[in-house]
Amino acid sequence: MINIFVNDETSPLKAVILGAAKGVGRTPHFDEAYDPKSKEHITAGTYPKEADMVTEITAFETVLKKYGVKVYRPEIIVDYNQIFARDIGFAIEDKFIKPTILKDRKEEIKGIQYILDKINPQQIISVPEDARIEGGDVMPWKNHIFVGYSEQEDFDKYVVARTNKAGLDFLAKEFPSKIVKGFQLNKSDEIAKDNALHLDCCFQPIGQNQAIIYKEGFKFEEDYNYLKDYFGEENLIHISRDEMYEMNSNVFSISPKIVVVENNFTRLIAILEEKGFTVEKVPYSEISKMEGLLRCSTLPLEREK
Ligand SMILES: NC(=[NH2+])NCCC[C@H](N)C(=O)O
Repeated sequence: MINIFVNDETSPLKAVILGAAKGVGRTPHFDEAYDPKSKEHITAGTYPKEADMVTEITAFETVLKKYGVKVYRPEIIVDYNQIFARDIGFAIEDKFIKPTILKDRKEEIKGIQYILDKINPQQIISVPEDARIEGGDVMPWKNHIFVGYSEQEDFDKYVVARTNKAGLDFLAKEFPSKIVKGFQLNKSDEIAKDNALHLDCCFQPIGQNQAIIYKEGFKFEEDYNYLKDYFGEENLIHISRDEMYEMNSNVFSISPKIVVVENNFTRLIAILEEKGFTVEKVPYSEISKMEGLLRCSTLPLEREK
């Protein structure tokens, strides 16, 4: 049996699913891409190669294992992108939620079915069809669940809008003891620098009470202010539009002290080290071309209580 428990983004990590780059196959056609950064690289002829992405994700796996984390990997589905395990399911407290996600990605769940089979079925919750949620938009944080979402108007308009109001309401109903706080994000299917694809593309708590944030990722200033008031201005690390595009907020915490960061994020690395974090640096710039990074490739199953 696999234990499920996740109540925040940083408590010491015990078990995680890490996505797979093996079997990702050929470069997709422009029309097959479902985010603007992938489209950009398809057009430019710089879309990442499978072998390079395997190297990057293996470097990440090595770091996780160094800290004694149990790492599960998906079964490979040939010619299918299975890198961003984050979005296909997520754990909150002792529940594993199986959401409805983008149809282009609906096969991905099959790769982790053998893992889900080892979870007590009473701890697995399926989400109704009309409620749409991807794990990149969901962050349990102590008494809160922070959720990136789009109201119907945006949800219907953008392929990059992945969580809707029904998804947000579902989480509120399922976790009545939590403050489920929704944030609408700025979206663009064309311009990656104007697109906060998921909440973790513009915001990420670290340590005990700090966070990395890109203010302009939030559609409404009051939502940004909510987080500023919650964490305190002095505990926020602000990133620029270019840093958001490079995915600086998409770091991954192994514990409140240990953060995994892309090795080109020199400004962020310096700030984190100055604040006393142990920063594990991994190369992830090829995977980053598909508008996802370290947090996106992980699906934590268990963190310490
Ligand atoms: N949690 C995340 N931010 N995931 C990123 C997923 C990126 C992927 N290209 C998509 O559009 O679905």
